[in-house]
Amino acid sequence: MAGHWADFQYEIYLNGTTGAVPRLPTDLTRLEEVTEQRLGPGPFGYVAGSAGDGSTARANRAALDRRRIVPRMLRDVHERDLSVEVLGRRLPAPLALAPVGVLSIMHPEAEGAAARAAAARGVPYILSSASSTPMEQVAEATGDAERWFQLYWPKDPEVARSFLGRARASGYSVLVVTLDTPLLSWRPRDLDQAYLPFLHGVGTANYFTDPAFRAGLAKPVDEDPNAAVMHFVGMFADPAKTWPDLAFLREHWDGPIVLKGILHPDDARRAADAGMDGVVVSNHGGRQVAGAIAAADALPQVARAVGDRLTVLFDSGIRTGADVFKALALGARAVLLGRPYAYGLGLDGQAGVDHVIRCLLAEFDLTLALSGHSGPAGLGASDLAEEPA
Ligand SMILES: Cc1cc2nc3c(=O)[nH]c(=O)nc-3n(C[C@H](O)[C@H](O)[C@H](O)COP(=O)(O)O)c2cc1C
Ligand SMILES: O=C(O)C(=O)c1ccccc1
Repeated sequence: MAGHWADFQYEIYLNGTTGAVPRLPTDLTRLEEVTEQRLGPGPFGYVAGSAGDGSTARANRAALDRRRIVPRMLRDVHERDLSVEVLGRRLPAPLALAPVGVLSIMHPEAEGAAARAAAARGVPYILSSASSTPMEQVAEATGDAERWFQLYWPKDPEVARSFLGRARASGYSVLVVTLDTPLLSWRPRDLDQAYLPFLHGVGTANYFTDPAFRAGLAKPVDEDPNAAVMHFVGMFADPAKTWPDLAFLREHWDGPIVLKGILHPDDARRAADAGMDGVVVSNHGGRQVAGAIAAADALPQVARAVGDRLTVLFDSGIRTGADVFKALALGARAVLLGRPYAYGLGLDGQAGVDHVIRCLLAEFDLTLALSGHSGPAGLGASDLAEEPA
């Protein structure tokens, strides 16, 4: 790879010699407050919000903050390579953009702009089933870039089969199956505003363009859009699913399958037993079970249980380069980033997402170097100290 991700640092300072400063904060923890000032309360609340009293979202941050990096000196870090092997592909850095649905509430260019920003940096983009843009259109906008498809496993097996076929045909290589959202959780921030994007028709693009979905409607979508939305609400997830059902996905998807939302080591073992290829240790950014274990506290146990059988990915609470370092040291192969890129999109479209990716990876690169590492390989428990909870 030509140059280091850290070069972004001097690019910013050099631009400063002509008077330019970055359009968005370089401390990504500040994006939320800037977004709150600039976006409407409904969309902002939907993205920033979490389940119940917000305790899981706070716990995610606390569990990362409690771990502290123990830097090592004099280890020749002048050449660095952040690339990692994930599910048989070489990624330029241990990062993918998490599936975030309904992005048109943040920016009119929505998923297309986020996917283009990821593609330009070689970062995999995981398209949500509940995207505001059909999967074929996002594929067209990003050519042969690395694209993964996130499945909300629909009740109707014909719709599920159709989604998998469409995703395959339009070049999505990895299937990410989200298991932690068989129902939408209790979300007071959205409830208090009575705001749910799908009821405004957002996030239904893959469904409304799907022949199997449309076959289940009494009238065409444009003739009775409300009925189509209600059909989507009743169909998009299935709380009756159990572990043996995974055989259906294994049968209809010939690429890697990753289960997203795993927190218990026994569930991770079941994933391996079911022939899955990876897991994402995640509590959905604290948006599903209020009171759930912090994702970073679940990670070491899952990595110990299946690290030699499955690719272990991580999300929920990643905001800084140090957080990426910590997740890798706790056993993740790579991390997914959620809200920060959605804020970047809301604030500055594709350029905002690019800014977020570059800030995160520049800071990660510098954190590695300053802690005595030339790359992600070799990060482990001995690189961290834990403060008492
Ligand atoms: C607005 C929003 C929409 C989301 N939509 C989806 C989705 O469609 N599918 C999914 O698997 N996860 C979804 N997630 C969860 C993310 O993939 C990810 O797990 C979470 O955002 C990670 O936590 P972070 O935001 O703290 O980085 C969504 C998250 C947010 C904030
Ligand atoms: O809001 C979410 O967290 C989420 O996962 C979702 C679920 C359905 C549609 C869009 C997003």
